[in-house]
Amino acid sequence: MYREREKNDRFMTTEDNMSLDTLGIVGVPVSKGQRRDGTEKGPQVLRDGGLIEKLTRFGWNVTDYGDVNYDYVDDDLPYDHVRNPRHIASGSLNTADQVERCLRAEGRCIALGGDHSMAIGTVMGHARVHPDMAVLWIDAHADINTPLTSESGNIHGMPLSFLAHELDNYISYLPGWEEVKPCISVDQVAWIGLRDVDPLERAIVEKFNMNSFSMQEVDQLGIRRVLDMALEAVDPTGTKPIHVSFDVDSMDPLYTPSTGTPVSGGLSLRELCYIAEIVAQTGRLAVIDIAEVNPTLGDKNDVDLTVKTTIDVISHFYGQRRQGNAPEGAEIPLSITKRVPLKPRPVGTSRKVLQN
Ligand SMILES: NC(=[NH2+])NCCC[C@H](N)C(=O)O
Ligand SMILES: [Mn+2]
Ligand SMILES: [Mn+2]
Repeated sequence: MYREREKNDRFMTTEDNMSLDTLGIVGVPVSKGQRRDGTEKGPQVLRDGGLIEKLTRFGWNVTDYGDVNYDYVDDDLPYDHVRNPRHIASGSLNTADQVERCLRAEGRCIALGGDHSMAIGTVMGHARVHPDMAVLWIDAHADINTPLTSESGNIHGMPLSFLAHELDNYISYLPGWEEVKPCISVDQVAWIGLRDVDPLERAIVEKFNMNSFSMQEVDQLGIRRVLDMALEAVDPTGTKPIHVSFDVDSMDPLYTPSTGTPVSGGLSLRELCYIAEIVAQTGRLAVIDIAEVNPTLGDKNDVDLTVKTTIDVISHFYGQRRQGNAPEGAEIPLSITKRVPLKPRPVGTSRKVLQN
């Protein structure tokens, strides 16, 4: 059994159930937050790729809660230009319920998406249990468009605007959204990996003085300082439950090509492993979203690579370390026989002489 979570003072968990070895998986098969079909298959390809077995090998007691229901809604016409508003609202409420349930029972939840509109539900559900959570949003995109600033009308580019109290006055009416209410403050969020931010999204970032660490900062400061600064911003006391919202397009498309809105110049696998290992060491990762894996994009190699990379990164968030993991109480087998000394080789026979 591998179990490598460190428990010193700085990294002590605040929640009782977070000291358990239990972990729940919730599938969030949503794809109508953007225009391409396929992300609804994300949860299944990650399960089929062996995610649960791998987590089990690292000592976790994993319970699969199955997939959240995203109801088909008749006549879900765009409102203004926002697409599938009723479907996403009802699915998000179901997601919130399921994440809350999982978190209360298991202490930890991995939400397998699904496009990034999934985070409306996962963050709402998380906030019911830990309203003071710190959110690390790892993404090429800021996903903070409001229905009024969005050019695309795709809700996967808007989740943070629905979640933050400070943006409440900027959100226009959408049918079916009565119960989707803001639950966090902009100060609870830090982005890492940004490189494709719409002009009015940037205006929002600046107006609310939000914590954004783009690829520019990653290049300038390195991932170590960026992660330090991001954690310092959202979790200055080192005590808060952490929500990681991991959009696989944060990574360079070299590693995760099967995604709907790839942007080159992204985070490397090493940078993601670093983030994951440091977050794992806190012992306070409560919820992680895995967003935007689309197994219908690219060829088989692209899909296999995307799934493999994603499962790899998740494993590092849950205890796999690049330095290696010694099994708990490992015993190195002692030899019961003596080493036999090598017979010295006769002089002149040690090498073949090359002929010209
Ligand atoms: N979760 C994502 N991949 N989001 C991409 C969003 C792209 C663009 N900013 C939009 O609002 O449409
Ligand atoms: Mn993105
Ligand atoms: Mn995103």
